[in-house]
Amino acid sequence: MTGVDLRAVRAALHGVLDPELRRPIDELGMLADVTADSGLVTVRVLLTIAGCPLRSTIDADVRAALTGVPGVDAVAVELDVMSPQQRQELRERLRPERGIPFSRPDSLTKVFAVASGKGGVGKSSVTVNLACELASRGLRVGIVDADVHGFSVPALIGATGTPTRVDEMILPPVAHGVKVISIGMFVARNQPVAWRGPMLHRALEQFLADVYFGDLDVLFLDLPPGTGDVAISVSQLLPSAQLLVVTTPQAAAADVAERAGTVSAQTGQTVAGVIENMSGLTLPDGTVMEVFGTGGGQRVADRLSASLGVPVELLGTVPLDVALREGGDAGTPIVLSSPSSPAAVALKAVADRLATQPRGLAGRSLGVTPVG
Ligand SMILES: Nc1ncnc2c1ncn2[C@@H]1O[C@H](COP(=O)(O)OP(=O)(O)OP(=O)(O)O)[C@@H](O)[C@H]1O
Repeated sequence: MTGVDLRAVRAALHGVLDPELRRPIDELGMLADVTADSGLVTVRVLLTIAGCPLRSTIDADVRAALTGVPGVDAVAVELDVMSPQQRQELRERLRPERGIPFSRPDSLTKVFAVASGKGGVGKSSVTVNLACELASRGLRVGIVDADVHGFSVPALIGATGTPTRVDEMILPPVAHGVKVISIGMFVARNQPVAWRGPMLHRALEQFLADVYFGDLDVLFLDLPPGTGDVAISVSQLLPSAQLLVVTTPQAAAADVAERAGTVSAQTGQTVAGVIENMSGLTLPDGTVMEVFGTGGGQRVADRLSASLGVPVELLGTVPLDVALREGGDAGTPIVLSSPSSPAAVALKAVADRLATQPRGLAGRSLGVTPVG
């Protein structure tokens, strides 16, 4: 008679999630052994790889889970490493099928490819804020930073971890509840990536096929600015991805943003809507300064509606806001760091609209000409 009910211990340990896979460690085959000797419970956990960067998190989570379980006076956590056979079993359990899970016809993940005509309009800032907002509402969210030449997502969202490789499967770091993968995590700091079309296509394909995101409700792809190779690769690899076009209020920016949106006419993708960023800045005296002019977002939405032949809506206008820039610099997006600021409120309203948008054919240019 140990005084410890091992069933209660195991039930408590079911609440321990692998920090990267976000699934209970017992379901992943990581809980090797649980024994009790008087009040001492020994838990042996199998890590996916020897140098698992999150071993201290798992150790702490196991101890926390057993706090308060009747009869448990002390906990010993032994961390061991999976054998190649166990790793293969894990991989097969997680990803029984090869290929890109989000391109399967039965995939329930909404995929938004965030595009802009030119750089610096706040495309990445909008992406990370929408992702964090949806994750904070309990949705399972991922980001692929496909802006291979100007990757900025990891810094903006504070994803400081490195991806863990389990054989050919890559586990993405998680920041603010969002799974994030970026080419920036695989190259030395500030190293430029000089890749051309075919390399970019392969990198994106590998991110989508080999990175384990699990079941996602929403996946954001942060595209490079313009209408280049990556946008075309996305349409081939993820035909159901919907475009989100980000522009500033400025007429010149709106013109190039419209071109980024009209790519969808050639690729048959849906445009989920337009987001105007860097709209009026409210000054301390309450007046609004239209630094980049007005109306660019609505102009892009109207012109895309006309050229695609389906309604494309302006989903929101996000004002210039110092707190947004500060949140990005600190790696805590403004929807989390300053949720009642004007820019955060605007971004949350856009998130509302994305969350309720059905994943379907609405707004899709069908590429067929009606007869009669
Ligand atoms: N609404 C805003 N108010 C204040 N600053 C903003 C706003 N939107 C973006 N910024 C700032 O502008 C800069 C550029 O933003 P961001 O990196 O998101 O643009 P981008 O369009 O993704 O750029 P690139 O195409 O070069 O990747 C960042 O420093 C960001 O903090």
